[in-house]
Amino acid sequence: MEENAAPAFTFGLIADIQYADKKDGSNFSGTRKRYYRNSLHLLRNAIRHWNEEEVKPSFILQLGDIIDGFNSKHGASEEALQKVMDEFRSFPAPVHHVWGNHEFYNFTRSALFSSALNSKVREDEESDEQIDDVYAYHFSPAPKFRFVVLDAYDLSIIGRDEASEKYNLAFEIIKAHNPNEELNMPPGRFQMDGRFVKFNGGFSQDQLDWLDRVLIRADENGEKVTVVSHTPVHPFSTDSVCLAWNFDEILPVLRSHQSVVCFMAGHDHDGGYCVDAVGIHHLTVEGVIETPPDFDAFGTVHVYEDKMVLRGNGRIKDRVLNYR
Ligand SMILES: Nc1ccn([C@@H]2O[C@H](COP(=O)(O)OP(=O)(O)OC[C@H](O)CO)[C@@H](O)[C@H]2O)c(=O)n1
Repeated sequence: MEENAAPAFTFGLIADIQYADKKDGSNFSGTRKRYYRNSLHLLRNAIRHWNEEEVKPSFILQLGDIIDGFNSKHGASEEALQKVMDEFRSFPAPVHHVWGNHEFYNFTRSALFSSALNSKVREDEESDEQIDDVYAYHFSPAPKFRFVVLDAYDLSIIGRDEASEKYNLAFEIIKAHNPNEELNMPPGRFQMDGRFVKFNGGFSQDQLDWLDRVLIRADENGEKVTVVSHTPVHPFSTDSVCLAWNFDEILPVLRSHQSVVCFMAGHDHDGGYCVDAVGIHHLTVEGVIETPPDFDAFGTVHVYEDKMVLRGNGRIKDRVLNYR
């Protein structure tokens, strides 16, 4: 996979660090080990690697769940976030933070907006309406390339005020599909319904309309767009229990814009990948938290005019993502 030409730029990828100063544990079903303390060491490995690159990445995409919800139970959220952010600060380029379910276990939505995890940049402010209380933005790291960060917990029963319209709508949606008293327990009847759990969420119509407008401009400008969110949106790129609730509403939006070349997510710690019917790549990045201490889980993406080349480390595979 050697490339002769220099890439337009490169960027780092890392997902589900879920740091907590806590001994190793497991996921809820006990099928996967979680290495809470060691996740900080794996982040350090990734930053060291990016710092040693001859041409350093232009930015890092942190795909959400930066610290684990356990911190909240022990009043350790601020301290844990500080430790993780200290690691990121040893890298000289911007970090774009995506918000996942564990962000909302640790902090309120308004606290997140005022925190170091708000990496929202406002480009093209005049023509780009902002959506109230939604963490969605876009940026262009180089001419003809754009990244769109989405809020996968916009419609959710975590991180939304119980009196809000969005909470009530989210509650109706989850109750219509999940009969369990414990709403983190996936409904069992149809596999695809497994996504209707409390630790997932969806995109409001406002956010989908905003995305559509951003992508119309990207199409007009002949840009290549990578869209990112914490939850994956293609059923072949993840276990269905980690899919966005309304993946079936966002997929047609992505497919209707020639500019979209890739969708990147975290959340499913086993990772996943597929190319959809129109040639959009769906990459779910393996989670640091379930990566054994002697392994790694980060990648560097080399962006070219006609493709992106992912160079994976540890359990992340190398891939060539040709544009459609
Ligand atoms: N059946 C379940 C599953 C989970 N919970 C509780 O829900 C919260 C979130 O679960 P957690 O596994 O920590 O979420 P992650 O985002 O780390 O992982 C998502 C996928 O599993 C990764 O593949 C937590 O409080 C669990 O205790 C539950 O009650 N019942």
